[in-house]
Amino acid sequence: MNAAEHHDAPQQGERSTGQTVALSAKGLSKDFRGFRAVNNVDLDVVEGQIHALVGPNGAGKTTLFNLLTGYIKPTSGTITVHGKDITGREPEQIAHEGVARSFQITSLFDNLTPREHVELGLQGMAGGGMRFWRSDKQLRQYRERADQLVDEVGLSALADRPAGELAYGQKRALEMALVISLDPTVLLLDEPTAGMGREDVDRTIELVQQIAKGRTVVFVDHNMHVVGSLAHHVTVLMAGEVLARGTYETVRADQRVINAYLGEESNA
Ligand SMILES: Nc1ncnc2c1ncn2[C@@H]1O[C@H](COP(=O)(O)OP(=O)(O)OP(=O)(O)O)[C@@H](O)[C@H]1O
Repeated sequence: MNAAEHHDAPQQGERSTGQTVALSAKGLSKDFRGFRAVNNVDLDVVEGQIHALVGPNGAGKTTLFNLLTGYIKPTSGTITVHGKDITGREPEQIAHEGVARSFQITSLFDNLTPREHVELGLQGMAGGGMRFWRSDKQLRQYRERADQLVDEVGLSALADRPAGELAYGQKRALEMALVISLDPTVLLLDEPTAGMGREDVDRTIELVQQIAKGRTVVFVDHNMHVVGSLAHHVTVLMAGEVLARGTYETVRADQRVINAYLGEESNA
């Protein structure tokens, strides 16, 4: 038995290595009408790390993301956040445990500015909805926090421009501000650099590094430059199963991983 297989009954939310696990899946499976999209996946995301989920098309990455955030329910297996079992919970309940996610599809309002987007997000989160009778003091608090968040994603100079006028990479940065406005401890980013040119990709790498400080991040990305630049740990999925895991350098040298990607190229 090697070290990875040896389970010495660590405390809940803790690994035998002493590292704290922020998000964990055990034996997670998902069937879609008899088709097993995710098969018996074990995943430990260490607190404070950036963890990449990669794999060829159809490997099950999005399904796993949807399971971890409650958008779909597992057929079997368990999910824990900071040691707490959240299996079968609704997305809002999982968000309440500190897990937030971004989506590939953009959901911004063209006529609202970045500052307004974030302010509305903060108000909605506080449970006030669009209540316009909030006190000036409360509104000022939202304004200050919104400005901080807009600044954190590098959009200060564009804070008062309608979002419709922002470039694609800037819109994605604004979405990032909306996700971190939820104050998550665990952040799941679905293809943060999808559809971006090299310049935006590099800016997004820096942005993710910035917002990962003090948080745990899991992301899916097809761009190996992004994975290699960001990830402390990589899990490779293939046909719904974990094919390999380890550092970027370890998994990229793994013959099974090379074969999986070569297979994808020859199918293209
Ligand atoms: N709602 C669904 N009903 C039936 N099959 C599904 C459903 N969602 C996903 N699948 C199937 O499950 C498998 C895994 O899909 P998934 O979208 O999770 O892969 P992925 O790794 O995210 O792929 P990509 O990189 O292309 O986004 C695919 O074969 C897909 O067709």
